[in-house]
Amino acid sequence: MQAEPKTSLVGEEYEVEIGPVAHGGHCVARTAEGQVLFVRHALPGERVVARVTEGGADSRFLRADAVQVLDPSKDRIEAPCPYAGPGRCGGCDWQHAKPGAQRRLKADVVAEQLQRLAGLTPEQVGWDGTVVPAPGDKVPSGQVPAWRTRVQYAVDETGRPGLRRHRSHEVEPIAHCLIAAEGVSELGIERRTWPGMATVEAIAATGSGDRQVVLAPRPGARLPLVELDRPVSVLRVDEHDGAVHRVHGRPFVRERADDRTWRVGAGGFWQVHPRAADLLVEAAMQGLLPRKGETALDLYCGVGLFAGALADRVGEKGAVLGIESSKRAVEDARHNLREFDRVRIEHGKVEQVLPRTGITEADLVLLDPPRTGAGRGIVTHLTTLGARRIAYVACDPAALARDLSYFQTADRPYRVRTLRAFDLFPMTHHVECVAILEPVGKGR
Ligand SMILES: C[S@@+](CC[C@H](N)C(=O)[O-])C[C@H]1O[C@@H](n2cnc3c(N)ncnc32)[C@H](O)[C@@H]1O
Repeated sequence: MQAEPKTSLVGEEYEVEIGPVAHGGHCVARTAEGQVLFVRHALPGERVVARVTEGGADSRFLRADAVQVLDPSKDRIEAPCPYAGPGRCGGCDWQHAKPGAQRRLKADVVAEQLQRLAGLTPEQVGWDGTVVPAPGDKVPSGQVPAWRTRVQYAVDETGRPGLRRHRSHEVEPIAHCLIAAEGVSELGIERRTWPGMATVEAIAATGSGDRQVVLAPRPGARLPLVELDRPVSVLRVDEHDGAVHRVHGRPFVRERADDRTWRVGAGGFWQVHPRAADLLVEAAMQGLLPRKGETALDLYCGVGLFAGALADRVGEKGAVLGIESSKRAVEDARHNLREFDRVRIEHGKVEQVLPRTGITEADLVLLDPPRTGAGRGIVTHLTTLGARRIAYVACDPAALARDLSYFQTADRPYRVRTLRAFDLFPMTHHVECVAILEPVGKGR
């Protein structure tokens, strides 16, 4: 969080007209003096009283919360979650919007980022302009899909579990998180106290029934006895170096996706929505259409999800190389894909490992980078490999749009053939996209 400027306007209130949605779970407004406000808990077209939460007279912009709605949008509902609202839980951004409106807001953000950062319209990227809910998530207004299979509860000084307030270290104690998956809620983390803990993470794996609790004690605190409503494995995060140690049970959970079981060790990445892994594999494979005997790269491969999907499809005569920076995830990926002779998983950062591999060509490339995106260097490198198609799985539309602009302007440019957007994080501002690219010059 930025330091408060000397000319702080925190606490000041402005009556404003709310403009369009912006990336990050807020909408844009302007004070009468023309200063930009990013307003949470508002919706486009509303008239609200916005109270400044960050920034001062000479800041480039102010952050604010809508504390009073004078003229509500037709998309507004009463937040189903009692912990949502100005100054409260920061876990969700759009509790006050109808489910369909949330997806339209996300679509507007994707469209705006593509236009602003890559100069692309939905038509130019073969996108129908919609954000699609995961199967089962299309709920009526006022209901909330319980999708979050991993919840990291923050624990306050008195041991009460909760979630952090927006852009704050303060804990909002929570008796029940509505977006937590049933398997997480069933563990009852919210029903007891956790003295001495900084965080308690609950994981409910999909398809296997595995449950895990990861405890991060405060310095000097002793681990509590974990007696929950059902058997779980328990891990502990070292307070000094962040290393994860087994307390009891397995040091991993087993997830099911793409008709396969995946071992995911503590700290290893796995999609949080229970349908996400299958949906994204399907979207990426439908776009890439791997053929027997082809070679493929899976960059930022985590525990090997897409590498496995590609290996299945390119067959014994094909080959797949995965690259991943987390040592633990690499071990899991190698274990998960041990049946494939022609899958190799390299450990290290893509930017360092990819040039070192000496690979000069590949038929297919899949990349699924973290929120920061891949960056110009990697994108440029990828355009030199002559891939028939590239699948870009993106959890941040801004990073995606930036990287797409690099694909377009490379010496051997790629253009987007199709783009699909999924609402894999209902009630929050997050959105997942899958873009399929091909070399410029190939017909759609
Ligand atoms: C969005 S996750 C995708 C994981 C995997 N594709 C999946 O769907 O399960 C991004 C992964 O990139 C890894 N990562 C982050 N920065 C990296 C880098 N510079 N080079 C290689 N891997 C990186 C993270 O450890 C994480 O596993």
